[in-house]
Amino acid sequence: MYLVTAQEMRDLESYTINQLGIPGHVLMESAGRAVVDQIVKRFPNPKRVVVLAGTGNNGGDGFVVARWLAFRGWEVDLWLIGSAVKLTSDAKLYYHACEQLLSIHHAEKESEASLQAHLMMCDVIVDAMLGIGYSGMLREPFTSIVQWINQHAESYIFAVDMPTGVEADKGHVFPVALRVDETITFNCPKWGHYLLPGSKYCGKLKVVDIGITPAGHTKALTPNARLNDPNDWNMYLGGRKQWAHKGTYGHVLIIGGAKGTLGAVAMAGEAAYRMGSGLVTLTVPESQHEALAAKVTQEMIWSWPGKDHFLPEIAEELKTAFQRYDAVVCGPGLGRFPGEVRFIKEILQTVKRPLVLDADALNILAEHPHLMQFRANDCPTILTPHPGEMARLLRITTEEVERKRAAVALQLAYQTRSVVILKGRYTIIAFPDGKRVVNTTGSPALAKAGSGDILSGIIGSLLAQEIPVESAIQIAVYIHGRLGEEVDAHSALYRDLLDHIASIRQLLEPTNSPGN
Ligand SMILES: NC(=O)C1=CN([C@@H]2O[C@H](COP(=O)(O)OP(=O)(O)OC[C@H]3O[C@@H](n4cnc5c(N)ncnc54)[C@H](OP(=O)(O)O)[C@@H]3O)[C@@H](O)[C@H]2O)[C@@H](O)CC1
Ligand SMILES: [K+]
Repeated sequence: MYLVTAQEMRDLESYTINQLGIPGHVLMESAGRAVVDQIVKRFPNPKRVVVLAGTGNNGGDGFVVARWLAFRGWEVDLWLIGSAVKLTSDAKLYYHACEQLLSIHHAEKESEASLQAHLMMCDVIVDAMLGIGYSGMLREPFTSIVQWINQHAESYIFAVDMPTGVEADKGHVFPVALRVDETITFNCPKWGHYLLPGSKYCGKLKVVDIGITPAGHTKALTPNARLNDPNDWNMYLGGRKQWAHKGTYGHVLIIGGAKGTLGAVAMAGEAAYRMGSGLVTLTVPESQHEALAAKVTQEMIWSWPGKDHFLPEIAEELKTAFQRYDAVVCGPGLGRFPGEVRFIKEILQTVKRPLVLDADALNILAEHPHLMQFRANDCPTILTPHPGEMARLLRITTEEVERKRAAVALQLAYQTRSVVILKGRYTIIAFPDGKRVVNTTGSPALAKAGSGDILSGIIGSLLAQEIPVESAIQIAVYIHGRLGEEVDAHSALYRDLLDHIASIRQLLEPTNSPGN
Protein backbone atom coordinates (compact mmCIF):
# COMPACT_ATOMS: atom_id res chain seq x y z
CA MET A 1 0.00 0.00 0.00
CA TYR A 2 1.28 3.45 -0.94
CA LEU A 3 1.98 6.13 1.62
CA VAL A 4 1.20 9.66 0.43
CA THR A 5 1.78 13.31 1.17
CA ALA A 6 -1.10 15.79 1.29
CA GLN A 7 -0.16 17.02 -2.18
CA GLU A 8 -0.10 13.50 -3.63
CA MET A 9 -3.55 12.97 -2.12
CA ARG A 10 -4.79 16.22 -3.68
CA ASP A 11 -3.38 15.12 -7.05
CA LEU A 12 -5.30 11.84 -6.83
CA GLU A 13 -8.43 13.72 -5.83
CA SER A 14 -8.15 16.28 -8.61
CA TYR A 15 -7.45 13.53 -11.19
CA THR A 16 -10.64 11.80 -10.04
CA ILE A 17 -12.66 15.02 -10.20
CA ASN A 18 -11.18 16.65 -13.29
CA GLN A 19 -10.13 13.71 -15.47
CA LEU A 20 -12.71 11.14 -14.49
CA GLY A 21 -15.51 13.64 -13.93
CA ILE A 22 -16.57 12.41 -10.51
CA PRO A 23 -17.74 15.44 -8.54
CA GLY A 24 -15.97 16.31 -5.29
CA HIS A 25 -19.20 16.20 -3.34
CA VAL A 26 -19.70 12.57 -4.40
CA LEU A 27 -16.30 11.75 -2.91
CA MET A 28 -17.25 13.66 0.23
CA GLU A 29 -20.48 11.70 0.57
CA SER A 30 -18.52 8.43 0.18
CA ALA A 31 -15.97 9.61 2.71
CA GLY A 32 -18.61 10.44 5.30
CA ARG A 33 -20.47 7.18 4.68
CA ALA A 34 -17.27 5.19 5.05
CA VAL A 35 -16.60 6.86 8.39
CA VAL A 36 -20.13 6.06 9.54
CA ASP A 37 -19.64 2.41 8.55
CA GLN A 38 -16.59 2.26 10.82
CA ILE A 39 -18.38 4.00 13.67
CA VAL A 40 -21.35 1.63 13.60
CA LYS A 41 -19.05 -1.34 13.31
CA ARG A 42 -17.60 -0.27 16.65
CA PHE A 43 -20.93 0.89 18.15
CA PRO A 44 -23.78 -1.12 16.59
CA ASN A 45 -26.37 0.49 18.86
CA PRO A 46 -27.16 4.22 18.54
CA LYS A 47 -25.26 6.46 20.93
CA ARG A 48 -24.94 10.11 21.75
CA VAL A 49 -22.34 11.77 19.52
CA VAL A 50 -20.75 15.19 19.20
CA VAL A 51 -19.57 15.91 15.67
CA LEU A 52 -17.04 18.74 15.49
CA ALA A 53 -16.84 20.12 11.95
CA GLY A 54 -14.42 22.69 10.55
CA THR A 55 -15.11 24.87 7.54
CA GLY A 56 -12.87 22.99 5.07
CA ASN A 57 -13.65 19.72 3.32
CA ASN A 58 -12.74 17.76 6.45
CA GLY A 59 -15.67 19.55 8.07
CA GLY A 60 -17.72 18.62 4.97
CA ASP A 61 -17.08 14.94 5.75
CA GLY A 62 -18.25 15.69 9.28
CA PHE A 63 -21.61 17.00 8.05
CA VAL A 64 -22.12 13.80 6.05
CA VAL A 65 -21.29 11.77 9.17
CA ALA A 66 -23.73 13.81 11.28
CA ARG A 67 -26.54 13.34 8.75
CA TRP A 68 -26.11 9.59 8.47
CA LEU A 69 -25.73 9.00 12.17
CA ALA A 70 -28.95 10.96 12.69
CA PHE A 71 -30.66 8.75 10.08
CA ARG A 72 -29.47 5.73 12.04
CA GLY A 73 -31.09 6.93 15.22
CA TRP A 74 -28.08 8.45 16.94
CA GLU A 75 -28.51 11.53 19.10
CA VAL A 76 -26.34 14.00 17.21
CA ASP A 77 -24.87 17.29 18.46
CA LEU A 78 -23.29 18.99 15.49
CA TRP A 79 -20.88 21.85 16.09
CA LEU A 80 -19.46 24.12 13.43
CA ILE A 81 -16.04 25.34 14.48
CA GLY A 82 -15.42 28.50 12.46
CA SER A 83 -17.50 30.87 10.43
CA ALA A 84 -20.19 29.51 8.08
CA VAL A 85 -19.13 32.05 5.45
CA LYS A 86 -15.81 30.21 5.14
CA LEU A 87 -17.35 26.84 4.26
CA THR A 88 -16.02 25.32 1.02
CA SER A 89 -18.67 24.77 -1.62
CA ASP A 90 -18.89 21.00 -1.05
CA ALA A 91 -18.96 21.43 2.72
CA LYS A 92 -21.69 24.06 2.34
CA LEU A 93 -23.89 21.58 0.46
CA TYR A 94 -23.88 19.15 3.36
CA TYR A 95 -24.05 21.91 5.97
CA HIS A 96 -27.35 22.99 4.42
CA ALA A 97 -28.57 19.39 4.34
CA CYS A 98 -27.85 19.14 8.06
CA GLU A 99 -29.66 22.40 8.72
CA GLN A 100 -32.85 20.68 7.56
CA LEU A 101 -32.39 17.83 10.01
CA LEU A 102 -30.56 19.13 13.07
CA SER A 103 -29.98 22.33 14.94
CA ILE A 104 -26.35 23.19 14.27
CA HIS A 105 -24.35 24.74 17.11
CA HIS A 106 -21.95 27.51 16.17
CA ALA A 107 -18.90 27.53 18.41
CA GLU A 108 -18.38 31.18 17.45
CA LYS A 109 -21.69 32.14 19.00
CA GLU A 110 -21.93 29.84 22.00
CA SER A 111 -19.90 29.70 25.16
CA GLU A 112 -16.99 27.35 25.63
CA ALA A 113 -18.83 25.97 28.65
CA SER A 114 -21.74 24.93 26.46
CA LEU A 115 -19.51 22.98 24.09
CA GLN A 116 -17.70 21.42 27.04
CA ALA A 117 -20.98 20.33 28.60
CA HIS A 118 -21.96 18.56 25.38
CA LEU A 119 -18.54 16.95 25.14
CA MET A 120 -18.84 15.69 28.71
CA MET A 121 -22.19 14.04 28.08
CA CYS A 122 -21.59 12.23 24.81
CA ASP A 123 -20.40 8.67 24.23
CA VAL A 124 -18.59 9.36 20.98
CA ILE A 125 -16.77 12.37 19.49
CA VAL A 126 -16.16 12.70 15.77
CA ASP A 127 -13.27 15.01 14.95
CA ALA A 128 -13.89 16.55 11.53
CA MET A 129 -12.28 19.86 12.38
CA LEU A 130 -9.08 19.75 10.33
CA GLY A 131 -7.67 17.15 7.97
CA ILE A 132 -4.89 17.18 5.40
CA GLY A 133 -5.39 20.92 4.80
CA TYR A 134 -3.95 21.79 8.21
CA SER A 135 -0.42 23.19 8.46
CA GLY A 136 1.66 25.55 10.61
CA MET A 137 0.86 26.49 14.17
CA LEU A 138 -2.58 25.34 15.30
CA ARG A 139 -4.75 28.41 15.83
CA GLU A 140 -7.62 29.14 18.15
CA PRO A 141 -10.28 28.05 18.79
CA PHE A 142 -8.90 24.64 17.80
CA THR A 143 -6.05 24.74 20.32
CA SER A 144 -8.37 25.27 23.27
CA ILE A 145 -10.91 22.71 22.12
CA VAL A 146 -8.23 20.08 21.53
CA GLN A 147 -6.53 20.75 24.85
CA TRP A 148 -9.81 20.54 26.69
CA ILE A 149 -10.84 17.26 25.06
CA ASN A 150 -7.42 15.70 25.68
CA GLN A 151 -7.64 16.60 29.34
CA HIS A 152 -11.30 16.00 30.15
CA ALA A 153 -13.24 13.95 27.63
CA GLU A 154 -13.88 10.30 28.37
CA SER A 155 -15.77 9.46 25.21
CA TYR A 156 -14.49 7.36 22.34
CA ILE A 157 -12.96 9.58 19.65
CA PHE A 158 -12.89 9.00 15.90
CA ALA A 159 -10.77 11.28 13.72
CA VAL A 160 -11.78 11.85 10.13
CA ASP A 161 -8.66 11.49 7.94
CA MET A 162 -6.21 13.10 10.43
CA PRO A 163 -6.55 13.92 14.12
CA THR A 164 -6.88 17.70 14.31
CA GLY A 165 -3.41 19.17 14.84
CA VAL A 166 -1.42 16.35 13.23
CA GLU A 167 0.23 17.66 10.09
CA ALA A 168 -0.18 15.23 7.21
CA ASP A 169 3.32 15.26 5.68
CA LYS A 170 5.71 15.29 8.61
CA GLY A 171 3.53 14.31 11.54
CA HIS A 172 4.34 17.62 13.25
CA VAL A 173 2.26 18.75 16.20
CA PHE A 174 2.39 22.51 17.01
CA PRO A 175 1.61 22.81 19.89
CA VAL A 176 -1.16 20.23 20.47
CA ALA A 177 -3.14 17.61 18.59
CA LEU A 178 -6.21 15.61 19.42
CA ARG A 179 -5.46 12.22 20.92
CA VAL A 180 -7.99 9.89 19.30
CA ASP A 181 -8.94 6.22 19.54
CA GLU A 182 -9.37 5.60 15.82
CA THR A 183 -8.45 7.47 12.67
CA ILE A 184 -10.31 6.69 9.48
CA THR A 185 -8.37 7.84 6.47
CA PHE A 186 -9.21 7.76 2.78
CA ASN A 187 -7.59 5.87 -0.07
CA CYS A 188 -4.02 5.78 1.33
CA PRO A 189 -2.39 6.35 4.70
CA LYS A 190 -0.55 9.67 4.99
CA TRP A 191 3.03 10.11 6.22
CA GLY A 192 1.77 11.95 9.29
CA HIS A 193 0.08 8.77 10.51
CA TYR A 194 3.48 7.10 10.83
CA LEU A 195 5.86 9.87 11.83
CA LEU A 196 6.49 11.11 15.34
CA PRO A 197 4.97 12.76 17.20
CA GLY A 198 1.80 12.64 15.05
CA SER A 199 1.65 8.86 15.00
CA LYS A 200 1.12 8.83 18.77
CA TYR A 201 -2.17 10.70 18.37
CA CYS A 202 -3.82 8.57 15.68
CA GLY A 203 -4.95 5.52 17.66
CA LYS A 204 -5.99 2.62 15.45
CA LEU A 205 -5.67 3.52 11.78
CA LYS A 206 -8.21 2.34 9.24
CA VAL A 207 -7.82 3.03 5.53
CA VAL A 208 -11.05 3.04 3.50
CA ASP A 209 -11.81 3.36 -0.20
CA ILE A 210 -14.11 6.18 -1.19
CA GLY A 211 -13.84 6.12 -4.96
CA ILE A 212 -10.68 8.19 -5.35
CA THR A 213 -8.33 6.85 -8.02
CA PRO A 214 -5.88 4.46 -6.36
CA ALA A 215 -2.27 5.62 -6.06
CA GLY A 216 -0.07 4.04 -8.71
CA HIS A 217 -2.85 4.14 -11.31
CA THR A 218 -0.65 6.14 -13.68
CA LYS A 219 3.05 6.96 -13.49
CA ALA A 220 2.25 10.55 -12.63
CA LEU A 221 0.19 9.36 -9.68
CA THR A 222 2.74 6.93 -8.30
CA PRO A 223 4.16 7.98 -4.92
CA ASN A 224 7.64 6.78 -4.03
CA ALA A 225 6.73 5.53 -0.58
CA ARG A 226 4.92 2.39 0.53
CA LEU A 227 4.04 0.50 3.66
CA ASN A 228 5.97 -2.73 4.09
CA ASP A 229 3.50 -5.26 2.71
CA PRO A 230 4.09 -9.05 2.64
CA ASN A 231 2.27 -9.24 -0.70
CA ASP A 232 5.20 -7.38 -2.26
CA TRP A 233 7.73 -10.06 -1.30
CA ASN A 234 6.18 -13.24 0.11
CA MET A 235 6.92 -15.07 -3.15
CA TYR A 236 10.53 -15.30 -1.92
CA LEU A 237 9.51 -17.28 1.16
CA GLY A 238 8.82 -20.62 -0.46
CA GLY A 239 9.41 -23.95 1.26
CA ARG A 240 12.93 -25.39 1.54
CA LYS A 241 14.13 -27.21 -1.54
CA GLN A 242 14.00 -31.00 -1.22
CA TRP A 243 17.52 -31.46 -2.59
CA ALA A 244 19.11 -28.60 -0.72
CA HIS A 245 22.61 -28.92 0.68
CA LYS A 246 24.13 -26.63 3.26
CA GLY A 247 25.47 -24.26 0.60
CA THR A 248 22.07 -23.82 -1.08
CA TYR A 249 20.89 -21.20 1.39
CA GLY A 250 24.03 -19.14 1.48
CA HIS A 251 26.99 -18.62 3.72
CA VAL A 252 26.85 -15.59 6.02
CA LEU A 253 29.87 -14.01 7.65
CA ILE A 254 29.34 -12.01 10.81
CA ILE A 255 32.21 -9.76 11.83
CA GLY A 256 32.27 -8.49 15.39
CA GLY A 257 33.04 -9.67 18.83
CA ALA A 258 35.23 -7.43 20.93
CA LYS A 259 36.04 -8.48 24.45
CA GLY A 260 32.87 -8.27 26.53
CA THR A 261 30.45 -8.13 23.60
CA LEU A 262 30.83 -11.59 22.11
CA GLY A 263 27.16 -12.23 22.80
CA ALA A 264 26.22 -9.81 20.03
CA VAL A 265 28.04 -11.69 17.31
CA ALA A 266 26.69 -14.99 18.65
CA MET A 267 23.10 -13.70 18.60
CA ALA A 268 23.44 -12.41 15.04
CA GLY A 269 24.84 -15.78 13.99
CA GLU A 270 22.02 -17.69 15.63
CA ALA A 271 19.44 -15.43 13.97
CA ALA A 272 21.07 -16.07 10.57
CA TYR A 273 20.77 -19.82 11.04
CA ARG A 274 17.18 -19.55 12.24
CA MET A 275 16.32 -17.51 9.16
CA GLY A 276 17.47 -20.38 7.03
CA SER A 277 21.12 -19.96 6.09
CA GLY A 278 23.00 -23.23 5.70
CA LEU A 279 26.34 -21.90 6.87
CA VAL A 280 27.23 -19.14 9.30
CA THR A 281 30.74 -18.08 10.18
CA LEU A 282 31.58 -15.69 12.98
CA THR A 283 34.78 -13.77 12.94
CA VAL A 284 36.52 -12.18 15.91
CA PRO A 285 40.10 -11.26 16.74
CA GLU A 286 42.24 -14.25 17.64
CA SER A 287 42.33 -13.21 21.29
CA GLN A 288 38.55 -13.78 21.52
CA HIS A 289 38.45 -17.09 19.67
CA GLU A 290 38.36 -19.34 22.70
CA ALA A 291 35.80 -17.31 24.55
CA LEU A 292 33.49 -17.34 21.54
CA ALA A 293 34.03 -21.06 20.93
CA ALA A 294 32.78 -21.70 24.44
CA LYS A 295 29.58 -19.79 23.64
CA VAL A 296 28.47 -21.16 20.28
CA THR A 297 27.85 -24.61 18.88
CA GLN A 298 26.61 -24.55 15.33
CA GLU A 299 28.46 -21.49 14.02
CA MET A 300 31.93 -21.75 12.59
CA ILE A 301 34.56 -19.37 13.87
CA TRP A 302 37.29 -17.76 11.85
CA SER A 303 39.52 -15.40 13.76
CA TRP A 304 41.86 -12.84 12.36
CA PRO A 305 45.36 -12.63 13.81
CA GLY A 306 45.55 -9.87 16.35
CA LYS A 307 44.97 -9.12 19.96
CA ASP A 308 41.94 -6.82 20.01
CA HIS A 309 43.34 -4.86 17.13
CA PHE A 310 43.76 -5.01 13.40
CA LEU A 311 47.18 -5.61 11.89
CA PRO A 312 47.56 -3.95 8.49
CA GLU A 313 49.84 -6.79 7.34
CA ILE A 314 46.90 -9.24 7.34
CA ALA A 315 44.92 -7.18 4.81
CA GLU A 316 45.81 -9.61 2.00
CA GLU A 317 44.68 -12.57 4.08
CA LEU A 318 41.35 -10.87 4.71
CA LYS A 319 40.87 -10.21 1.03
CA THR A 320 41.02 -13.91 0.20
CA ALA A 321 38.90 -14.83 3.18
CA PHE A 322 36.10 -12.39 2.35
CA GLN A 323 35.54 -13.92 -1.08
CA ARG A 324 34.07 -17.06 0.48
CA TYR A 325 30.84 -15.57 1.76
CA ASP A 326 27.50 -14.77 0.14
CA ALA A 327 26.69 -11.90 2.50
CA VAL A 328 28.65 -10.12 5.22
CA VAL A 329 27.41 -8.42 8.38
CA CYS A 330 29.92 -6.19 10.12
CA GLY A 331 29.34 -4.57 13.47
CA PRO A 332 27.56 -6.65 16.12
CA GLY A 333 29.69 -6.24 19.24
CA LEU A 334 32.57 -5.05 17.09
CA GLY A 335 33.80 -2.52 19.62
CA ARG A 336 36.48 0.05 18.91
CA PHE A 337 40.10 -0.98 18.42
CA PRO A 338 43.40 0.26 17.02
CA GLY A 339 43.43 -0.12 13.24
CA GLU A 340 39.63 0.01 12.99
CA VAL A 341 39.54 2.54 10.16
CA ARG A 342 41.81 0.45 7.95
CA PHE A 343 39.79 -2.63 8.90
CA ILE A 344 36.48 -1.07 7.77
CA LYS A 345 38.14 0.26 4.63
CA GLU A 346 39.32 -3.25 3.73
CA ILE A 347 35.84 -4.61 4.28
CA LEU A 348 34.15 -1.91 2.21
CA GLN A 349 36.63 -2.36 -0.58
CA THR A 350 36.99 -6.12 -0.60
CA VAL A 351 33.55 -7.52 0.12
CA LYS A 352 31.84 -7.65 -3.25
CA ARG A 353 28.69 -9.29 -1.94
CA PRO A 354 25.92 -7.49 0.00
CA LEU A 355 27.34 -5.91 3.14
CA VAL A 356 25.40 -4.92 6.25
CA LEU A 357 27.02 -2.37 8.55
CA ASP A 358 25.67 -2.13 12.08
CA ALA A 359 26.58 -0.85 15.55
CA ASP A 360 30.24 0.19 15.93
CA ALA A 361 30.85 -0.22 12.19
CA LEU A 362 28.40 2.69 11.83
CA ASN A 363 30.13 4.70 14.52
CA ILE A 364 33.46 4.27 12.76
CA LEU A 365 31.80 5.36 9.52
CA ALA A 366 30.30 8.37 11.28
CA GLU A 367 33.75 9.54 12.32
CA HIS A 368 35.29 8.77 8.91
CA PRO A 369 32.61 9.44 6.29
CA HIS A 370 35.22 9.35 3.50
CA LEU A 371 35.35 5.55 3.96
CA MET A 372 32.23 5.14 1.81
CA GLN A 373 34.25 6.20 -1.22
CA PHE A 374 35.96 2.79 -1.07
CA ARG A 375 32.68 0.98 -1.65
CA ALA A 376 31.95 0.22 -5.30
CA ASN A 377 28.61 1.52 -6.56
CA ASP A 378 27.41 -1.87 -7.71
CA CYS A 379 28.00 -3.61 -4.37
CA PRO A 380 24.89 -3.38 -2.18
CA THR A 381 25.49 -1.78 1.21
CA ILE A 382 22.96 -1.71 4.00
CA LEU A 383 23.25 0.59 7.01
CA THR A 384 21.08 -0.17 10.05
CA PRO A 385 21.32 2.81 12.43
CA HIS A 386 19.14 3.41 15.46
CA PRO A 387 18.34 7.10 15.97
CA GLY A 388 21.50 7.71 18.08
CA GLU A 389 23.76 6.18 15.42
CA MET A 390 21.87 8.10 12.75
CA ALA A 391 22.48 11.33 14.62
CA ARG A 392 26.21 10.61 14.71
CA LEU A 393 26.27 9.68 11.02
CA LEU A 394 24.60 12.93 9.99
CA ARG A 395 26.09 15.06 12.79
CA ILE A 396 22.73 16.21 14.03
CA THR A 397 20.90 15.62 17.28
CA THR A 398 18.87 12.50 18.04
CA GLU A 399 15.91 14.78 18.61
CA GLU A 400 16.30 16.11 15.05
CA VAL A 401 16.50 12.56 13.72
CA GLU A 402 13.23 11.69 15.45
CA ARG A 403 11.58 14.86 14.18
CA LYS A 404 12.62 14.25 10.57
CA ARG A 405 12.86 10.47 10.35
CA ALA A 406 11.64 10.14 6.79
CA ALA A 407 13.85 12.92 5.47
CA VAL A 408 17.07 11.97 7.27
CA ALA A 409 16.82 8.31 6.28
CA LEU A 410 16.63 9.37 2.65
CA GLN A 411 19.44 11.89 3.07
CA LEU A 412 21.80 9.22 4.38
CA ALA A 413 20.74 6.80 1.63
CA TYR A 414 21.63 9.42 -0.99
CA GLN A 415 24.87 10.43 0.71
CA THR A 416 26.19 6.91 1.13
CA ARG A 417 24.52 5.25 -1.89
CA SER A 418 23.31 2.65 0.59
CA VAL A 419 20.05 1.23 1.78
CA VAL A 420 19.32 2.81 5.15
CA ILE A 421 17.22 1.10 7.78
CA LEU A 422 16.39 3.72 10.38
CA LYS A 423 15.19 1.69 13.34
CA GLY A 424 12.47 2.68 15.79
CA ARG A 425 8.69 2.53 16.03
CA TYR A 426 7.81 2.46 12.34
CA THR A 427 11.24 1.64 11.00
CA ILE A 428 11.92 3.51 7.78
CA ILE A 429 13.79 1.89 4.93
CA ALA A 430 15.23 4.38 2.46
CA PHE A 431 16.73 3.30 -0.85
CA PRO A 432 19.33 5.29 -2.77
CA ASP A 433 16.93 5.66 -5.71
CA GLY A 434 14.58 7.70 -3.50
CA LYS A 435 12.07 4.96 -2.63
CA ARG A 436 11.02 4.63 0.98
CA VAL A 437 9.20 1.87 2.81
CA VAL A 438 7.65 2.28 6.24
CA ASN A 439 7.40 -0.81 8.40
CA THR A 440 4.39 -1.18 10.65
CA THR A 441 5.26 -4.29 12.66
CA GLY A 442 7.06 -4.11 16.00
CA SER A 443 6.64 -3.77 19.73
CA PRO A 444 8.47 -2.34 22.75
CA ALA A 445 9.91 -5.83 23.32
CA LEU A 446 12.43 -4.92 20.62
CA ALA A 447 13.77 -2.04 22.69
CA LYS A 448 16.35 -4.28 24.33
CA ALA A 449 20.01 -5.13 23.81
CA GLY A 450 20.38 -7.88 21.25
CA SER A 451 17.42 -6.87 19.15
CA GLY A 452 19.60 -5.06 16.59
CA ASP A 453 22.01 -8.00 16.38
CA ILE A 454 19.12 -10.29 15.57
CA LEU A 455 17.92 -7.95 12.83
CA SER A 456 21.41 -7.84 11.29
CA GLY A 457 21.63 -11.62 11.37
CA ILE A 458 18.23 -11.99 9.71
CA ILE A 459 19.12 -9.48 6.98
CA GLY A 460 22.46 -11.18 6.35
CA SER A 461 20.77 -14.54 6.09
CA LEU A 462 18.17 -13.42 3.55
CA LEU A 463 20.78 -11.60 1.49
CA ALA A 464 22.97 -14.72 1.45
CA GLN A 465 19.96 -16.66 0.16
CA GLU A 466 20.10 -14.42 -2.90
CA ILE A 467 16.71 -12.88 -2.37
CA PRO A 468 16.76 -9.52 -4.21
CA VAL A 469 18.17 -6.86 -1.89
CA GLU A 470 15.03 -4.69 -1.68
CA SER A 471 12.84 -7.64 -0.82
CA ALA A 472 15.34 -9.26 1.56
CA ILE A 473 15.49 -6.09 3.61
CA GLN A 474 11.75 -5.62 3.74
CA ILE A 475 11.23 -9.25 4.74
CA ALA A 476 13.84 -8.97 7.47
CA VAL A 477 12.45 -5.78 8.97
CA TYR A 478 8.89 -7.06 8.82
CA ILE A 479 9.70 -10.42 10.42
CA HIS A 480 11.89 -8.81 13.08
CA GLY A 481 8.97 -6.54 14.01
CA ARG A 482 6.60 -9.49 14.12
CA LEU A 483 8.96 -11.33 16.49
CA GLY A 484 8.54 -8.44 18.91
CA GLU A 485 4.77 -8.77 18.71
CA GLU A 486 4.88 -12.45 19.67
CA VAL A 487 6.69 -12.11 22.98
CA ASP A 488 6.14 -10.47 26.33
CA ALA A 489 7.29 -6.87 26.00
CA HIS A 490 8.97 -6.78 29.41
CA SER A 491 10.56 -10.13 29.95
CA ALA A 492 11.48 -11.45 26.49
CA LEU A 493 15.06 -12.55 25.94
CA TYR A 494 16.65 -12.85 22.53
CA ARG A 495 15.97 -16.59 22.46
CA ASP A 496 12.25 -15.96 22.85
CA LEU A 497 12.37 -13.80 19.75
CA LEU A 498 14.29 -16.39 17.78
CA ASP A 499 11.86 -19.11 18.80
CA HIS A 500 9.12 -17.43 16.72
CA ILE A 501 11.01 -17.07 13.45
CA ALA A 502 9.80 -20.40 12.10
CA SER A 503 6.11 -19.86 12.80
CA ILE A 504 6.08 -16.31 11.47
CA ARG A 505 7.91 -17.33 8.36
CA GLN A 506 5.42 -20.13 7.77
CA LEU A 507 2.50 -17.75 8.16
CA LEU A 508 3.99 -15.46 5.55
CA GLU A 509 4.80 -18.15 3.01
CA PRO A 510 2.47 -18.06 0.03
CA THR A 511 0.16 -21.06 -0.04
CA ASN A 512 1.15 -23.97 -2.30
CA SER A 513 4.88 -23.31 -2.20
CA PRO A 514 6.42 -26.61 -1.23
CA GLY A 515 9.85 -25.75 -2.61
CA ASN A 516 11.42 -27.92 -5.28
N1 LIG B 1 -8.36 14.63 -0.65
C1 LIG B 1 -9.42 13.88 -0.94
O1 LIG B 1 -9.32 13.06 -1.79
C2 LIG B 1 -10.68 14.05 -0.22
C3 LIG B 1 -10.68 14.80 0.92
N2 LIG B 1 -11.72 14.88 1.70
C4 LIG B 1 -11.60 15.59 2.96
O2 LIG B 1 -11.08 16.86 2.76
C5 LIG B 1 -10.03 17.10 3.67
C6 LIG B 1 -9.14 18.15 3.11
O3 LIG B 1 -9.92 19.27 2.96
P1 LIG B 1 -9.31 20.71 2.78
O4 LIG B 1 -8.27 20.67 1.73
O5 LIG B 1 -10.43 21.64 2.59
O6 LIG B 1 -8.55 20.94 4.15
P2 LIG B 1 -9.04 20.74 5.69
O7 LIG B 1 -8.32 19.58 6.20
O8 LIG B 1 -10.49 20.78 5.82
O9 LIG B 1 -8.37 22.01 6.33
C7 LIG B 1 -8.66 23.29 5.82
C8 LIG B 1 -9.04 24.19 6.95
O10 LIG B 1 -7.95 24.18 7.87
C9 LIG B 1 -7.73 25.51 8.31
N3 LIG B 1 -6.36 25.59 8.78
C10 LIG B 1 -5.23 25.35 8.11
N4 LIG B 1 -4.16 25.50 8.89
C11 LIG B 1 -4.64 25.84 10.12
C12 LIG B 1 -4.01 26.15 11.34
N5 LIG B 1 -2.68 26.14 11.48
N6 LIG B 1 -4.80 26.44 12.40
C13 LIG B 1 -6.13 26.47 12.28
N7 LIG B 1 -6.79 26.21 11.12
C14 LIG B 1 -6.04 25.90 10.05
C15 LIG B 1 -8.01 26.33 7.10
O11 LIG B 1 -8.32 27.63 7.53
P3 LIG B 1 -7.75 28.88 6.71
O12 LIG B 1 -6.26 28.77 6.78
O13 LIG B 1 -8.27 28.74 5.33
O14 LIG B 1 -8.27 30.07 7.45
C16 LIG B 1 -9.23 25.61 6.52
O15 LIG B 1 -10.41 26.06 7.11
C17 LIG B 1 -9.42 15.76 3.88
O16 LIG B 1 -8.69 15.67 5.06
C18 LIG B 1 -10.64 14.87 3.89
O17 LIG B 1 -11.21 14.83 5.19
C19 LIG B 1 -12.96 14.18 1.39
O18 LIG B 1 -14.04 15.01 1.61
C20 LIG B 1 -13.11 13.73 -0.02
C21 LIG B 1 -11.91 13.38 -0.73
K1 LIG C 1 -9.96 15.55 11.58
